[in-house]
Amino acid sequence: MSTEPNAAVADAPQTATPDSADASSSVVIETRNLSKIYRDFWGRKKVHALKSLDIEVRPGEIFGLLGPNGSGKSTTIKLILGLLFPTSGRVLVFDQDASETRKNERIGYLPEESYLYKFLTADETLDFYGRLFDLSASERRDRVSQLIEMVGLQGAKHRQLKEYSKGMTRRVGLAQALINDPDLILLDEPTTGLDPIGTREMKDLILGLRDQGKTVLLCSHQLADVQDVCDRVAILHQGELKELGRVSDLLKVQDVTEVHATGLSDAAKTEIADVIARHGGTVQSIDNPTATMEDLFLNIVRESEARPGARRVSQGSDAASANDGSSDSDGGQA
Ligand SMILES: Nc1ncnc2c1ncn2[C@@H]1O[C@H](COP(=O)(O)OP(=O)(O)OP(=O)(O)O)[C@@H](O)[C@H]1O
Repeated sequence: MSTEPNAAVADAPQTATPDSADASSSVVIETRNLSKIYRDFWGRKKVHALKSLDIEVRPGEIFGLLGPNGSGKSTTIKLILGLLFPTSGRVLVFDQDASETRKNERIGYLPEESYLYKFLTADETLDFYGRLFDLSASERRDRVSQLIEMVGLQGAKHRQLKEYSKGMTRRVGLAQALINDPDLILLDEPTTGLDPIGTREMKDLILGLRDQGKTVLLCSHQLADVQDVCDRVAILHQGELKELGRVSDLLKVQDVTEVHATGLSDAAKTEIADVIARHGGTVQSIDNPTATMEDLFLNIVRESEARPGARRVSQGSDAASANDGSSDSDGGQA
């Protein structure tokens, strides 16, 4: 998506205080029959980008908005920020209409593309955004150092952003989205361009935001990341809501029973298979579970950091051919 960074947020009047009358509200974002039609210069209908969307995002949850390219995710975010007006229906954020710019004081926004100023350092960037929110000099100092530490950029905070890797840029973007200590954070593709370690760290940061009681709306094409962090998801296709629910419920495979046990002998496994057959069930597999590729990758990198120079050798059948004579003989066996 191509929305300006914190455009709506920065537009908010800087002297107004947040409206806290809705502190006990059970819904943070509510879209009611929300539709958006983009029209051309002559007012003719060009694209029906969103069709009668009804979703609710609740306080303290991480809500995922998923869908293929062009399904209406960015349009939804722009409508939530009040950067676009609905063709019909409504968006309420903190019980206020999305066109009410004051509500944006309580929103942090990480756009998909970074629009940060390349010649500023991380410190200067966050200080700049702190000024937009009218934070005092001492508030800015405290908040900037707290956020820099939170996103792990202490060692690089005096370097200009043009020298930053994609992962570092993403982190400073997240810190910028949090400068106003928002209650609601909109994250558009937060893990784009990050390696598995950066991705894991970003996911941990997002989970940390939920632990602090923040509400997070996350758009992503990285389905594994969504599965890892989101409590509930909505899946859009061609502007229509196709699925909505708790991740754990949506992904549960019905009519398959999973049992995890340790220390079973082969004889015990055979006995279990017999019991299942006796009860009319079918054994699909009795096997060792597999870890995820992310777990494998992170373990290898952490091991390598702990023991530089050692080469890990898998016990898998391809290991011998993958292992050349230069590997260390004890190899840090998997
Ligand atoms: N300003 C615009 N004018 C005309 N059509 C637009 C405009 N912005 C978006 N669209 C169209 O609206 C539809 C939804 O676009 P949107 O950007 O919301 O999708 P998205 O789900 O965010 O896609 P992506 O995953 O690629 O970011 C698409 O068909 C897109 O071409």
